[in-house]
Amino acid sequence: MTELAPSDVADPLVVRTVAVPDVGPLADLLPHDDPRGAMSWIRRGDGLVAWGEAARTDVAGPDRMARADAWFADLGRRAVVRDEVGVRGTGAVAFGSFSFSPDSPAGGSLVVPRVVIGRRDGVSWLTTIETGARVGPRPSLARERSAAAPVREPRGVRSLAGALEPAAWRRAVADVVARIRAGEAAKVVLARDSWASADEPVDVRSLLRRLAGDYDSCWTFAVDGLVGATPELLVRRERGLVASRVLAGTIRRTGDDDADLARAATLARSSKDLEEHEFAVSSLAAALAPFAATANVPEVPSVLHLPNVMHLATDVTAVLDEVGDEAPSSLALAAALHPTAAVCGTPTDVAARIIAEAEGMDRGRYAGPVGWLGADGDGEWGIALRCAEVSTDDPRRLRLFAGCGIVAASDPVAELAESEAKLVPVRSALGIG
Ligand SMILES: C=C(O[C@H]1C=CC=C(C(=O)O)[C@@H]1O)C(=O)O
Repeated sequence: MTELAPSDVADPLVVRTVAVPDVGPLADLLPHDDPRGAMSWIRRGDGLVAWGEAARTDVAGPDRMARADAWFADLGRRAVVRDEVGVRGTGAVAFGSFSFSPDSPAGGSLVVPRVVIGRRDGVSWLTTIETGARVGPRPSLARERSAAAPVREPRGVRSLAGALEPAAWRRAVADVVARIRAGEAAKVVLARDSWASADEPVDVRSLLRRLAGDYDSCWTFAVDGLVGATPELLVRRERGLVASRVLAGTIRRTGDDDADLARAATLARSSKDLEEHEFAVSSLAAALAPFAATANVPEVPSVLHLPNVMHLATDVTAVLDEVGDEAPSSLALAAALHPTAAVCGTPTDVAARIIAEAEGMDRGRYAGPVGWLGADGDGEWGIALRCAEVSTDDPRRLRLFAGCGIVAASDPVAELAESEAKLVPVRSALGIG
């Protein structure tokens, strides 16, 4: 059993969910420009936004997700809940994000917000979460948003170099290709960072608006200053059903629809990309197997079209073997599935070591699980891609990330161009794309 540190044990949560009239675009509802206070999980207009902190736990180390999961399970069991809506995402929820590496000082956290607004299939709701057994007045959207500050667009944004200059990163890719060709690993996902600096603190609400609008089919997330729109779903648990969207294998878009259709066909036939993709699907399927005796894994990937790139995509579904309290929560599943070969490589341990040696940086929470968890264990966890982290030291600065799967047939110049394409969503949202 995971022990809870005394500081992690909070008063019982008092949770109330009420239906509200349609709330409009979710990203417009966040009232404050505090970069670390905004929480978001939006896709195709549905999802959750949240703010405030009823409770939080900060964790680090190899069992960081297990500790956070146990902490929230305990809070959920003791919570006093009045839920008048009763759909996925109502009642007590927590948002979280966790470091890619178990050794990273970034660790991770789960935050139980004070206010959550959600929408799903035309139903909108408001949840308030209090501590200290106070039963406040009936939740009211107008009251919660009464002090809303106007959204500020980013101004004076400049791009700055990351840990490795582009040419140095290209050389790092070439070295990794050589190591793969020498038989050290089969696939390694190599990432790079870059910085952006603005004239004033960045209002993450403007980024969320742009990302949720431009990348509608992605999951637009914000947790503790990590903001992005990921196309990759690590795991969703909804009752006994599990779903995952595995992506690996990429081609850039040209902006010309006919040319892009031809490029999609090229991607679907590219042996280099199909190999890269297969490693990612196999790693996910192998990690899922202990929890679901049978999984539906399509044999051939489809092509996912995003505004900046196209990816090979496989949607995996499965039914959990265990039900009820015995079933692993969505966060426990995320912990078991992370890191897939979409962000690490094959074999996992060798790839992780090569990443630590070759990237010249700590990934922080980039490429780690990000998402939300309900008190019943259901929830959704994406892989934190196409994202930026607001600096804790200076809210005018953001660190952007992009990575590429490297296999024996990879070309360093093409991989650098691919990483640039993957930086486009956040750069455009900042006005520098
Ligand atoms: C590691 C990233 O993308 C992954 C997801 C989709 C396609 C990928 C690729 O083709 O390399 C990567 O595996 C990233 O966006 O930083």
